[in-house]
Amino acid sequence: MIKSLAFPPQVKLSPAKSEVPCQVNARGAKMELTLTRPDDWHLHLRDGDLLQAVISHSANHFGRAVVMPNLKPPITTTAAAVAYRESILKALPSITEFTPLMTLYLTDTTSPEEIKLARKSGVVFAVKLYPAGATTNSQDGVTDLFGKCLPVLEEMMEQKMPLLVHGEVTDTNIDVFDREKVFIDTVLRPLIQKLPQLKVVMEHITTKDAVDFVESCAEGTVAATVTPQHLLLNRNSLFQGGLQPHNYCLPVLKREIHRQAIVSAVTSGSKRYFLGTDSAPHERRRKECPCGCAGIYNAPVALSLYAKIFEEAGALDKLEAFTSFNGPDFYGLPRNASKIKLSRTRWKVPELFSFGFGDIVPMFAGETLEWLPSAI
Ligand SMILES: NC(=O)N[C@@H](CC(=O)O)C(=O)O
Ligand SMILES: [Zn+2]
Ligand SMILES: [Zn+2]
Repeated sequence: MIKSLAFPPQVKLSPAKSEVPCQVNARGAKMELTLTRPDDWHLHLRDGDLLQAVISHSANHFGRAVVMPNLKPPITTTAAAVAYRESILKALPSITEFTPLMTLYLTDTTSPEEIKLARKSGVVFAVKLYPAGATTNSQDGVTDLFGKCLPVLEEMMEQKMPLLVHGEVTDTNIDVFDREKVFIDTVLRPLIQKLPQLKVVMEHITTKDAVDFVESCAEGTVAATVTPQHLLLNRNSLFQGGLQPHNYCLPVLKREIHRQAIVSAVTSGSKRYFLGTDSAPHERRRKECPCGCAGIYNAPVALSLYAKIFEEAGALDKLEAFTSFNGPDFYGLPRNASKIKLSRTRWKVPELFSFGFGDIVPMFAGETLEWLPSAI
């Protein structure tokens, strides 16, 4: 049962600011941004109570979202994806434009026939590769991509079904901060050499190495999603004043040079990068415990944070392409027709969201942000 979901605090807009007649203030700073409704190309909606709890935070402002399949059990068949989509549609608030785009969880035993079925269904949008053990609920993922999965990947190329990748190796002998780079060198580069027409999205990139890799590939065939946390935080944020479980996600935050490389890439105006929050809710007690889960719940703050990042980089004029154009253009979908507004209004991120089953702590809990999103 939902105890409180009074968010976003749209009714609390300061009248002085919301009634500003023009879009810039006396110092020439923009007070309001109008954006084509953004899409979230990487989202965890979970299921059951958690789904019910979090869905409106995404549905309020995003037009579409690519919904990750790492449930327990994972969504490994078209039939399961169809059923999961139904439960998402049921959980949606009654007035919403939100469209979930479903994904299949690739395993060593996924068959080429399943890919044909998936394509035929019109419901499955993409296939997700989790190297087994790389991240939350990835234990059923792939152990032998070039052996067991090759026929499936060939079928995907044939069916023009994109492959979305959690790009980290799982070898525990590899330093956790190097796992993305090693994955690029040992898996991704060989993969695109073998199957150059396969559409591949490297999800939640975290390193300069990933930026260099994406730039080296054919535009329109390989692209990347980028999260707010990897644009705003470096690995110091994991240890600032003590261990910070709510900043822990995978791939783990990296050094400042990597953060800067990703910021430069997304604010350059390149079409290769698009918004993917990787918003990954976990109950508070599963984050604040001896072995806390990886995943940051950023859906309530993501748009404010992306605007902050682009503004600080002096690139607010490039924000809309990142949030609303590059994704649909890459995937060959129409851009959303409706708009949203971001107002320069200071607002406080709730300390937590409380539900009958427990609490969820959002990214930047208790902090004050600018750029409050609202529908138009
Ligand atoms: N990003 C995370 O740290 N966690 C995600 C899984 C993922 O996207 O790797 C989750 O499902 O919790
Ligand atoms: Zn991932
Ligand atoms: Zn994710």
